Amino acid sequence: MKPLVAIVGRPNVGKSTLFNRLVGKRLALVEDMPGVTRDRHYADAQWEGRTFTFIDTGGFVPGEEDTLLQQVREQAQLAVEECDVTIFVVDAREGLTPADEAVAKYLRKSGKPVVVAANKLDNTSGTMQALAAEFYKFGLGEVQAMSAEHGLGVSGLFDEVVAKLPPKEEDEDAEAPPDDGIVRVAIIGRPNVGKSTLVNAILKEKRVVASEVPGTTRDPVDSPLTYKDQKLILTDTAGIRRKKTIAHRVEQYSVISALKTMERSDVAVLLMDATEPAVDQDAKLAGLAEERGRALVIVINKWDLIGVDQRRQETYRESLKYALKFVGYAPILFTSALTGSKVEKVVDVAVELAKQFRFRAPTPQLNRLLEHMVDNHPAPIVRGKPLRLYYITQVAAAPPTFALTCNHPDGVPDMYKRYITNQLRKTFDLRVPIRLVFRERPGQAKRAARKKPHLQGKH
Ligand SMILES: Nc1nc2c(ncn2[C@@H]2O[C@H](COP(=O)(O)OP(=O)(O)OP(=O)(O)O)[C@@H](O)[C@H]2O)c(=O)[nH]1
Ligand SMILES: Nc1nc2c(ncn2[C@@H]2O[C@H](COP(=O)(O)OP(=O)(O)OP(=O)(O)O)[C@@H](O)[C@H]2O)c(=O)[nH]1
Repeated sequence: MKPLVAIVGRPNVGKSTLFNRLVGKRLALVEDMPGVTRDRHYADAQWEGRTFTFIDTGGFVPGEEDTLLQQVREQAQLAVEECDVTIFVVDAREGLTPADEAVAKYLRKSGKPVVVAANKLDNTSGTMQALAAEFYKFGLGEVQAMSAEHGLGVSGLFDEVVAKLPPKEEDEDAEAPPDDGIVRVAIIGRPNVGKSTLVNAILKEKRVVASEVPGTTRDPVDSPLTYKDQKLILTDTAGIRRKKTIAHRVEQYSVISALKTMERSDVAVLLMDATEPAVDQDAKLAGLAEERGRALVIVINKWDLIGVDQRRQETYRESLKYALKFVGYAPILFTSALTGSKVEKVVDVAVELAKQFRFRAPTPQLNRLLEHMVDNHPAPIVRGKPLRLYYITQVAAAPPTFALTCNHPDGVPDMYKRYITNQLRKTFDLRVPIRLVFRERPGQAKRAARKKPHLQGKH
């Protein structure tokens, strides 16, 4: 999987500005996912042949100086535990503060790779550079003078980060886990929703210890099993102590561990607690699955506490579908991990979704569908000309990715994209993320270039 790079630092030093700068316009490309895009804190970047994921470990809850120090320290701890390289941002105009010292001390002790970013040096003259020198005192190695706001020193920072990444793994750039016949399932969800109890119920043996104490600290657990002749690996994401004071940090933590587990999986099982309303964090995790192109099953657990009323399930389903519109294709199941009710269904659905995730459609059938789609729902006018869709092929699986050749690849309206996606879903019964790519016909750019002088001549 891709290495993770965390951005830490006390409030107001420019972490978010740097994050946005580092991930550039990629952020703006994210589809309409209400509630998810707004506060996105991670994104992929590429540099010198390496791909990695940046994580902005989040803001701080305002409070007293000592709680601030504690929060800053916890943020550093999270970065060091979960990420490969940490970018430690300081405000070089303001100079070194006690909060900076606290982070530096922690990072130094951890011995993990760190790059110090001396930010807000908007003026590249010698005196400004000299301000950065102060931070060598940290004893954390190289200090990169930069201005996140003005984009100065950013490539230098990228170079430093890449130099400190762990050696490239063979499967680092792979978008999906290996296609080796094993179905990999990530069990994700907020603390205490019943993740380990579900894994236990599936394994029907107490291999994983489910705790009565919310958020027992442990590492992700891989459980291999064979179910109806299908080999599976269930990965239970780490829970962590739910202390009130670090509630916001726990959220970041579970997003990062979900991200890591999901990268290694075909299917994400998002567990929710039937007795608690769906919150932002659930939407975030669902959004993560969509964004990373993983199949998703939504499981409403602890249904035994609600009762068997069928109508309540339908009401719940409807409101959830509305709250998580952007993953409307994901099946929703109701379980009780405690009594074992419907837990086998979770596995059945996960196995089925894994198949759909690896699905490949025959090209002739795709093109018959394309013809049918255009006949039933004529393509819109784009820049004064009808959009022409010439042909369609599937260019990748895991998740299914279709390339459509057309005359205006950049001008296809979202509504038409949704129509095509829905038709593909219906035709091939795909309840997993689908990707569409629009391309020009080979040689189209050349033809347009040849045409241009002629057009200009007319005007
Ligand atoms: N002059 C200057 N200002 C900067 C630079 N980078 C960030 N800022 C400003 O510093 C302020 C804080 O920036 P943010 O990116 O929100 O800082 P943050 O570290 O994410 O802050 P928290 O969310 O509170 O942790 C904003 O007003 C930015 O415009 C820079 O390179 N130069
Ligand atoms: N009533 C009821 N309780 C459940 C169910 N599933 C889990 N629980 C209880 O919920 C609590 C938390 O379950 P865990 O399996 O430890 O939850 P988890 O999601 O792994 O928790 P973390 O380790 O915090 O991430 C335990 O007390 C379980 O017995 C269920 O279906 N019904």
